Amino acid sequence: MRIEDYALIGDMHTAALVGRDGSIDWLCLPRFDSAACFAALLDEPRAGRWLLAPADRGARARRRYREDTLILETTWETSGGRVRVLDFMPPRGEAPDVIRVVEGLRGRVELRTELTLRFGYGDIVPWTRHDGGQLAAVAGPDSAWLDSPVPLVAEDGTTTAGFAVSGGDRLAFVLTWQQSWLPRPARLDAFEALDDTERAWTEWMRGCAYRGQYAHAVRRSLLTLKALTYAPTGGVLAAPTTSLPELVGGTRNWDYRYSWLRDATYTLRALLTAGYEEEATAWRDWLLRAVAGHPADLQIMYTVDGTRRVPEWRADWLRGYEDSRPVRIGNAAGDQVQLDVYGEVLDCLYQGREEGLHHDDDAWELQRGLMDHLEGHWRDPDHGLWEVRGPRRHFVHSKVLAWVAADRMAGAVERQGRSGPAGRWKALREEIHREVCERGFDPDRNTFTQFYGSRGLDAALLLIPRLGFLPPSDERVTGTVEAVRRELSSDGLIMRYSPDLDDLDELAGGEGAFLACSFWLADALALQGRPDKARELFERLLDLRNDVGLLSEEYDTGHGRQVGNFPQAYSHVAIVNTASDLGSAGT
Ligand SMILES: OC[C@H]1O[C@H](O[C@H]2O[C@H](CO)[C@@H](O)[C@H](O)[C@H]2O)[C@H](O)[C@@H](O)[C@@H]1O
Repeated sequence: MRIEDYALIGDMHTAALVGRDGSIDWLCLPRFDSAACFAALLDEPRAGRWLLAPADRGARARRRYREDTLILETTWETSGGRVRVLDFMPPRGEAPDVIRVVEGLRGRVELRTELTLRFGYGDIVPWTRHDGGQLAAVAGPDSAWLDSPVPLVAEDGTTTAGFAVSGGDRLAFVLTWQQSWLPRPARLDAFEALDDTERAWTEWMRGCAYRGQYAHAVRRSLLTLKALTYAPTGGVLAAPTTSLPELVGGTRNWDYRYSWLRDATYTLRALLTAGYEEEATAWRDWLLRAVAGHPADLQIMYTVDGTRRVPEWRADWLRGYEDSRPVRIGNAAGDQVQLDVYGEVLDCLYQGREEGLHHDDDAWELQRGLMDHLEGHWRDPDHGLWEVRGPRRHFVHSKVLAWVAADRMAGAVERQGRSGPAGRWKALREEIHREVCERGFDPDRNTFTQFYGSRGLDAALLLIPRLGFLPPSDERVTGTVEAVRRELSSDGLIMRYSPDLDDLDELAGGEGAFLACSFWLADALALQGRPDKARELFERLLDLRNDVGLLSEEYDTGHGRQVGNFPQAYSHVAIVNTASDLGSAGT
């Protein structure tokens, strides 16, 4: 299954990927970053999955989401008739549920279901038995219960059933997870749950303020961002998957089931421009709780509840997505020094105040502490926003974000009534600006560079005008935008950097074009007053979405397929922000 052959369902505690073939191949329970009970996405069906599809292998599927919801409708056309499967997870009640409703539409269709539960990322075969009319599967702390409308047969660790539906029939399968020491969860009425789920998503979408020409894409992106939000805390995940490779067969496989501070400013902007103040406030509050503590202990990422430890290990029993090894669980980038996050956090909180986000105490002292720390460290080398796993460097983007931090802190004093040494911060801002323009700019090539003295470029330099470091029309900015287009483009899409130059990241193999960076190019072009070019690129990027409007992190232009974790918040945030910018620029 290609990555774009998957669709997302979820309940804002966790999420599942449903393949075009009717197989749920990825599901972590009970939380996004819990162990998977379906991990076939990263291996074979034996690693856990739930298939529900016509027995006729020649059946053709068409998919869509039901209106503005996360209810996936797959309609199968077979030689005997037509059938529809609705896949969804209702809003979390007592326990997480995955519901699959089968609706006969025409004729008679034979179907087959195969449920292979494997807890612990495909590693643990549960003890399975029939209990009180349900199938019960138990291993260690996990138990799962299946309510089935048809008789099931268990053999070789898989539970199967063959059955038929005719026009007008409606059957529902309900799979529920529970901690194994608790009593069996109360049974759910699947059809009521369907109505509740539809109502919840539809009502949420009514709050959308975007009215521009890209409404369809923006609305689906917002729904996806909402689905990637952990409801109890407001933390937004980078993606619900781990180790979908940045190039198929490669080793750049990472666990994204966490919240990155860096992604904060962009996410906040997307939520606010689309009218979702409540979500923006929850995200801002998540951020404040996560960064609370000693400024030197700031991490670049946290779990969705703000936990700091995310140790990285390898699930070596999984062969990886199309043999892309290793499968990594956890993310060692959490221990890196990435100085840009100080600027990202302070910018995010500054923007929140500008937009009038209410907070009794926006932890100004905490922000001053972060700024004090940065004042003492902005000259240090770091791992940069791309989290390279090589030596630390003086990344230009990190220094620009140090400038952003000083700029926003001075602005908070001068325009937002906060107290602090604005004069000192403005002097620091000038000092950083001077150093970046001297050491981070190559006059011979008329471009900013990836790090001081580097031969390479960095797509993050496209953010310079948006961040306000220099105006869009400055020759150094136009030169950089042109250089990035020339040197980092892969069939018109933008790579983050050239991994081979300067031995930057000490990892073998390449990666696809980074979609967020490609949107940033569209933004830079719009800011430079080149709306036609911006729009052309934006629409091309929209065309890369799959049939249900989803984008992963990267795109392999050589093979014409999505790569990287999926769906990726960064890409969907970029859709919302660029669409809004194109609209407000009147382009
Ligand atoms: O490929 C290198 C790095 O990729 C991941 O980081 C990327 O995703 C983050 C979350 O969206 C984003 O904030 C960061 O800028 C991206 O580079 C991964 O988490 C890293 O471990 C990995 O080195």
